[in-house]
Amino acid sequence: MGSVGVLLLNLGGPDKLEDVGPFLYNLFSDPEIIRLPFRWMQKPLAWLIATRRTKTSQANYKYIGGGSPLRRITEEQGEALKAQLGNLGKEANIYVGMRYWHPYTEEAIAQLTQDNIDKLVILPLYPQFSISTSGSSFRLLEQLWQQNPKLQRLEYTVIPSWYKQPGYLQAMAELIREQLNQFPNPDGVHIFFSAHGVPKSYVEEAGDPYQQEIEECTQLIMQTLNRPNPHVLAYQSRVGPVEWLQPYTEDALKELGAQGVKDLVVVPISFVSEHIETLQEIDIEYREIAEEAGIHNFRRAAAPNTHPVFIQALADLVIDSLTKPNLKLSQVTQMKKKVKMYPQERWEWGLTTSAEVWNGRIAMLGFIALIIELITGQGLLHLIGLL
Ligand SMILES: C=CC1=C(C)c2cc3[nH]c(cc4nc(cc5[nH]c(cc1n2)c(C)c5CCC(=O)O)C(CCC(=O)O)=C4C)c(C)c3C=C
Ligand SMILES: [Fe+2]
Ligand SMILES: [Fe+2]
Repeated sequence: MGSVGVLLLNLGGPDKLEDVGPFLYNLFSDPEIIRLPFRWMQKPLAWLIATRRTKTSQANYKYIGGGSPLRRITEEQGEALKAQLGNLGKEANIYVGMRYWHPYTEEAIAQLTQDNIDKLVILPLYPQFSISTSGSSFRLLEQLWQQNPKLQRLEYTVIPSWYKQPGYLQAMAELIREQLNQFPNPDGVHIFFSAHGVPKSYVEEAGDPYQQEIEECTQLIMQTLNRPNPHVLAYQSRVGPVEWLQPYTEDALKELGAQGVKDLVVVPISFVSEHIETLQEIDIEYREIAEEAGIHNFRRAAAPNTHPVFIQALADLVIDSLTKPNLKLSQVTQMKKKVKMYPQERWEWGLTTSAEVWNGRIAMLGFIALIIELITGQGLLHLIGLL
């Protein structure tokens, strides 16, 4: 085989405070993040929500030095992966493609089509699959593929999720062990897995495998760790009015505090780099909640970042994928639909009769409510802090 390319997919984050508004606008413009009945509503609503959220979000980014470290860490992971693949005798070009900020996925694709690589491995830096993360990047790539005949001639394979990869589990176990060993009685410490949340409807109506993959991943990390500690799993970072996966991290912390738990190690599990939700949300907000609840010894496991065991795991993933049959984007963007409610109420991708009925009703009500809210400055979106 000739030259190999590895495309690392990630979410992206604002590099500086001025980037926060446009970054949020890009994020809320994505129908995989906010699903609206009509496409034309997406951009105006994204602009409104982003504009109103910018100040709060900027204040959070200020706490972590005025910008996200995501680009720097992802690029460092790319360099370390390149070096490790080289050590294993596999030369590869690494490309970083972010979904909502620089370097955008489109920029990575433009570069890799110039480099004339022979085979591309598409590796999302999310261990577990969600419609809102890897799924969104895969859909974008599918569109780019449709528009570009050069890409259509390129041999590629996708790694949809990789939370079972033994090296990844080893790296997570090692990072947890490091924190447990700081306590006088390591075996008595509670391990608190905090996963990024998603709206409950993603799982129950759209068939997002995210919750199941998170739960299985938690079990596998505990098995790999092989320690007797009690553990819990909760979901953080809820945004907007709808119900998200439960229990919420803040509630679970309060409950553990009420049970008399004093020693805790929090483990972020949906993401492999430090970012605002580890450095600000866990380290500052959740630490404060835990402290108030009486959990006085609060530590957090570091994200894998460029931990050598983790980088080795990424290299193994790439090498394994080159020996397996190729997986196409069209194979990983098909959702398994689970039907929970009446047929006319179920989540539908695309234009169907039942979707149209609900689209019409919701769009009319939503649009009227939005206009009233914009004129009066009062309403649901203000109430929940989105406007
Ligand atoms: C696996 C990880 C993530 C999932 C799942 C996810 C879903 C999701 N996120 C939002 C809304 C926001 N996310 C924001 C930033 C952000 N989110 C993730 C990861 C996941 N998101 C990352 C890595 C980042 C970037 C962090 C950085 O360091 O810059 C933000 C902006 C920050 C803020 O204002 O809080 C929002 C908003 C939704 C709605 C969602 C699922 C539908
Ligand atoms: Fe958040
Ligand atoms: Fe997010």
